[in-house]
Amino acid sequence: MIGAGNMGLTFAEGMVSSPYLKDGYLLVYDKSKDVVDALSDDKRFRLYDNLEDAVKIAHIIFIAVKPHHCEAVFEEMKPHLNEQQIIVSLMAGVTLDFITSATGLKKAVRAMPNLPAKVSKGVTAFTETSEVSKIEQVMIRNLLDSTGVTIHVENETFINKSTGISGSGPAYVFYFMQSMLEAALKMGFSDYDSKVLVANTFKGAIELFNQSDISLEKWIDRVASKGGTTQAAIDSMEDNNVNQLIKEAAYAAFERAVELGKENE
Ligand SMILES: NC(=O)C1=CN([C@@H]2O[C@H](COP(=O)(O)OP(=O)(O)OC[C@H]3O[C@@H](n4cnc5c(N)ncnc54)[C@H](OP(=O)(O)O)[C@@H]3O)[C@@H](O)[C@H]2O)C=CC1
Ligand SMILES: O=C(O)[C@@H]1CCC=N1
Repeated sequence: MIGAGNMGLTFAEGMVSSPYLKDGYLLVYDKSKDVVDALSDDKRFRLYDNLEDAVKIAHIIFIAVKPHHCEAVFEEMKPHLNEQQIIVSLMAGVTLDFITSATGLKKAVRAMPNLPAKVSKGVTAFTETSEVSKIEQVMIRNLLDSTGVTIHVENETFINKSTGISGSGPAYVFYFMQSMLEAALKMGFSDYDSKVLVANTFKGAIELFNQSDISLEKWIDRVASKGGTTQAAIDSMEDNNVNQLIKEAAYAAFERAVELGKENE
């Protein structure tokens, strides 16, 4: 695992707690001294402060640095790679073409995870170059599944699209929660009560949605009595074009993922 920040460490922890990797089989390299120090006593990982030593012996190389750092990492690792290795990028935007040309590796996977992976509730979309065999795909999927659920998508455009929906999505949910929290505080609820009201409203609504095949529109109808309070809120959101604005936000993230790919060409 190259880069053990938010995502890298989350996947490192998920993978070592899965049946597919024994303790000590996951090599972790990060250039941040703080990260290396914080993990140095952790028996689950073999920690490296030298990229060359780690990549030379790895079978599957996960990379979870920020997109603008990857070019330097690829350049440094390239002389030490062999063509049997598989590289799995968790980075937004960076294309398979760039990854394969910058590393010289043919077997490359692009995966787009999201932050709830930290609590094993992540969702990851992935796709790969044609050189990755079906068995290797299953192996990668098993590793990605260690932090939640995984979907396989047919091409990279869907990786960029999933960045706009699920990769960045938790932030949209937090944004909506933040607005509701601010409204609750403004109405005079305490901090604690505001958090309880908001967090449990989201949690409960999602559980309802997950436990049936009923559409979101129908669920809205079940909450909204004719001429009642919910209808007043939904009408206000419709008048303010909130639905359209949220869709535009998801597209903005998708388009930014495409742009990030071009910036790293
Ligand atoms: N956060 C999220 O919700 C999601 C993130 N991603 C993707 O995951 C990737 C990582 O994001 P995130 O985990 O949030 O970022 P972080 O900054 O938390 O983690 C990146 C880590 O990589 C280290 N690093 C930087 N340069 C190098 C290098 N040359 N060699 C080794 N390690 C290096 C950083 O150290 P230092 O801090 O010193 O620079 C840091 O510890 C990004 O590409 C992002 O697009 C994808 C989906 C969701
Ligand atoms: O904001 C970002 O660029 C990364 C990718 C998806 C979530 N975080």
